[in-house]
Amino acid sequence: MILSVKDVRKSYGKEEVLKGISFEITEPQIIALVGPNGSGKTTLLNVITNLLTSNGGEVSVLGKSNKNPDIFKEISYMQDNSVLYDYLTGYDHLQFIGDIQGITKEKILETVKWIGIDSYMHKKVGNYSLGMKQHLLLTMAIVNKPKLLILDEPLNGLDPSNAIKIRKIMLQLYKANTTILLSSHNLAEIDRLTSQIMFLKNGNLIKEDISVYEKTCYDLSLGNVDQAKEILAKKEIPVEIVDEKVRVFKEASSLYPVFLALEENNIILDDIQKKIWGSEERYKMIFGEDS
Ligand SMILES: Nc1ncnc2c1ncn2[C@@H]1O[C@H](COP(=O)(O)OP(=O)(O)OP(=O)(O)O)[C@@H](O)[C@H]1O
Repeated sequence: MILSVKDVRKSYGKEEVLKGISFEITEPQIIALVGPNGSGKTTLLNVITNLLTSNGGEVSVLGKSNKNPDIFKEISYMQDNSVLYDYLTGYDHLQFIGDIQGITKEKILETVKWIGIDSYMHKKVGNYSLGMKQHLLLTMAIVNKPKLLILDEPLNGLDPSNAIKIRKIMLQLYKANTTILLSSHNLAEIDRLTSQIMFLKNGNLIKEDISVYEKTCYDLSLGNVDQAKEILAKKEIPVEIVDEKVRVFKEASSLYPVFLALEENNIILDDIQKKIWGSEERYKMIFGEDS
């Protein structure tokens, strides 16, 4: 077991932000935590890493309680850049982690080179751009070669080329068996990283492998969407109603049974639109267009 979260609850005063969150990660994977601003993503990550005390529930990481400080030898948490000190250099930050965790200078420099922060690691962090800070934070998080890497908004403020670079690093870490749990608003980037998504809505978790919806779907415009949905359900063709259209999750080659079922019931198809499907579509269905 890499991570086990059982019935975690957290309130701030009367505001119940996490209402009994449970999930497990049993094998190395990249998994994204997604939800609107203020939905509780940072709160959940802080509770998992024991930076914040919950109001109930249990978390264990690699078989140990998250209350055991030893877990930080094997996991890392990349928070936002408020944890950096402006008057220290990037290398000072890394050396501090190295001293606590017994990581040699050679190992630190190896990671520095891999992430590509060598040219500015001896400059003071106060002079870093947002992208440089994100790279330093990532270097700090992976210098101990963690088995579980937790990243809060790692792509925040990155330009496309830096986002691509960080994505490649995450994929390389995953290939080397690191499990990555990341929160992000960048749904296009998430689609390139993983299909495993946990949506946080109203304090509850909706955990999905969005690849089951396939990457392509078709929106059918027709007269009676409810009747069409019923007819297709009887034929075991799963559909959803979106924007008063019938959405079919199928490849074009297997749409024939759909057309046949509609024709048998004299339902006239007015229009058909192909859509490329991803986490953004699923997000809109869960949280609504305006969230
Ligand atoms: N220390 C705190 N005291 C009181 N309320 C808090 C505190 N921290 C967070 N909250 C509230 O808890 C809710 C969840 O906040 P949180 O930062 O976990 O959400 P988030 O999903 O990470 O948001 P964002 O996407 O904007 O970073 C918000 O309503 C926020 O106002």
